[in-house]
Amino acid sequence: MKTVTIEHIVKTYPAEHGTVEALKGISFEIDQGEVFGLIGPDGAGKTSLFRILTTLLLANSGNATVNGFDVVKDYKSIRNCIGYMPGKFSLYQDLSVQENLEFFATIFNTSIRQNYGLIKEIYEQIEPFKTRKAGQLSGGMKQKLALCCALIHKPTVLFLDEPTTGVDAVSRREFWEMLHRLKVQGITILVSTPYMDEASLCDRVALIQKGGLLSVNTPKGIISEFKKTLWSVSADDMFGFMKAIKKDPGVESCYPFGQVHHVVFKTEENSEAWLQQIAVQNNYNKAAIKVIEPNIEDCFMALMQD
Ligand SMILES: Nc1ncnc2c1ncn2[C@@H]1O[C@H](COP(=O)(O)OP(=O)(O)OP(=O)(O)O)[C@@H](O)[C@H]1O
Repeated sequence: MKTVTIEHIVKTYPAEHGTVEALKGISFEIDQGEVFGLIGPDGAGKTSLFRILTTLLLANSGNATVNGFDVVKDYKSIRNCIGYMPGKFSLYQDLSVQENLEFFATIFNTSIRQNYGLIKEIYEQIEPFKTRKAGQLSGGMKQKLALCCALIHKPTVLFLDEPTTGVDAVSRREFWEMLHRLKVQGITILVSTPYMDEASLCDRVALIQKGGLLSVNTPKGIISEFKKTLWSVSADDMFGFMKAIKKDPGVESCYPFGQVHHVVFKTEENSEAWLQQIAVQNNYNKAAIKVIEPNIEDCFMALMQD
């Protein structure tokens, strides 16, 4: 049995001029124990899908199940077996760390003591601040507390909506390490993120844009779908170089990536000679042009371009 099934889910919202199609009939499945990433830019439809799966929002059409339970008919059973960490903070800002945790334990009819084992490792990191109000915690600490609150009733499936948005790089890394330790305990995790680099930390990912699925695959599988040659270019005038490259109708995409630009051509003929020519014509110094292997972010850029 699949832990999560999503079949042709459509969600629209009324808008000023007609309707917004937030989800355009998407389908995919998640296996037990997977860390599954839902990757997409703002407005892609991630939160709408999370709210449908956590039984807080009704789809216009389509079916979805969690642990074999239907999201409409069996919503009560689903609420008991899932943990949900919404993107906008779910914590009570005026309650202390400990009070927040006690509150979430109480509404699920359990106690911190009963399920402490599951959260121990995460809670120990915020315990020194247990009397501090949640509103006065740093972003990283709020995120750890929100995760403890989502776990306190021992869910078997965790839904984490953009848990690392606005969190510093070190806390982001620590958070992913925590997720992998939860996976080892058999918890299935659906996590959304706008950060494409986090895709490689998932077992499988779905790339979503404007309510449609672009690809569902393992990170390696997504990279193997990239069939074109990828060029890395740099010169002293990076901005001018990009502008000149983008002028050519034969260029499919050119985008900044760290210290270099990544370039893909529509057809591959003479692409290197052409890049060299631009550098020479514009008198760029220290021009460096080479073929590189794509990473997952390049694959997403290509899919989104299509
Ligand atoms: N209650 C609503 N009423 C009208 N439109 C909405 C509503 N909720 C979401 N939308 C629209 O639906 C689309 C998908 O939004 P959703 O919040 O699901 O995406 P998202 O990927 O989670 O992005 P974000 O991170 O910005 O929330 C967007 O165009 C958004 O403006």
